[in-house]
Amino acid sequence: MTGKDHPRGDVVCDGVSHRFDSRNGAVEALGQIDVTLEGGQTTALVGPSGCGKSTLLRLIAGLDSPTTGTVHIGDESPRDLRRRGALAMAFQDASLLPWRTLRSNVALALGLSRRSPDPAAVDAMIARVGLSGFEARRPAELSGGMRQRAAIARCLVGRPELLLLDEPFGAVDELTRRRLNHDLPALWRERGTTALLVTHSITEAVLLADRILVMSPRPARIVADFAVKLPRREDPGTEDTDAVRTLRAEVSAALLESADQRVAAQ
Ligand SMILES: Nc1ncnc2c1ncn2[C@@H]1O[C@H](COP(=O)(O)OP(=O)(O)OP(=O)(O)O)[C@@H](O)[C@H]1O
Repeated sequence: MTGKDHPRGDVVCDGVSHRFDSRNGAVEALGQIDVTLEGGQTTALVGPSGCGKSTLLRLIAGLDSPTTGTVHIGDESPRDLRRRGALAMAFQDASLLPWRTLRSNVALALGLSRRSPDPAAVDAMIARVGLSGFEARRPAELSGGMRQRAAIARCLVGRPELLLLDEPFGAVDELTRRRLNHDLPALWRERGTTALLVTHSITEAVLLADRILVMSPRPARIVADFAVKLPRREDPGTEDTDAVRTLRAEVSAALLESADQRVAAQ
């Protein structure tokens, strides 16, 4: 099968597995992953710590190559997408350039996508993640949560077609996180961005995603697949509804079941 069989924008993982060969021996990180993420949808990836979620994200970003199988986005490879500035990612460590100001770090995304940086768009995105007033600060002068928000602003300002977020709000305080959870996905949905995010928060997965994939312990496989259909998702009151509580319980049960299988196998 090739990516040409799929409409533009779908992310297709076909028989993807990954093994790390290190001095301490081989680590089978991913079992076999066969999944298609529909273009324009937001998918959340949840699973036990160390199961291979970040590894899958890195393969989809084209930062590593799968040991077996292929990844396509529409009819392009991840590297093709990156080359034309259509793929943006924010990982846990935020990876801002320490010698650049916040504004310059965010503007860098536009430089990379070969669009001329529009200062108004850069400042508007900084405001959207709640960092107005910090434009001239350098990363060392920002808190961990602020750096994460800066990294997300840098991702979104370039209007990527594919957005990969690894624990994007991990270091962000609860109140800001709630606001961003409502505000930022609305923005990337409006634009038709395909998004894949790794999160340890089941609530976040339920509130942000159109689909939740539950992974097994290493070597990771996808063991459950939930469609999220919430009315009025953008309403902050959604979190306290029966629909959210029910889905949260179902995803938790799938995660527990997957973790129990590992314990039983030991
Ligand atoms: N470069 C590497 N070399 C060897 N092993 C690695 C490497 N990177 C990751 N691993 C191993 O692969 C497995 C999967 O790691 P990965 O970071 O993908 O897990 P994760 O599900 O994202 O974890 P967490 O939820 O804790 O962030 C882990 O056992 C990890 O130790």
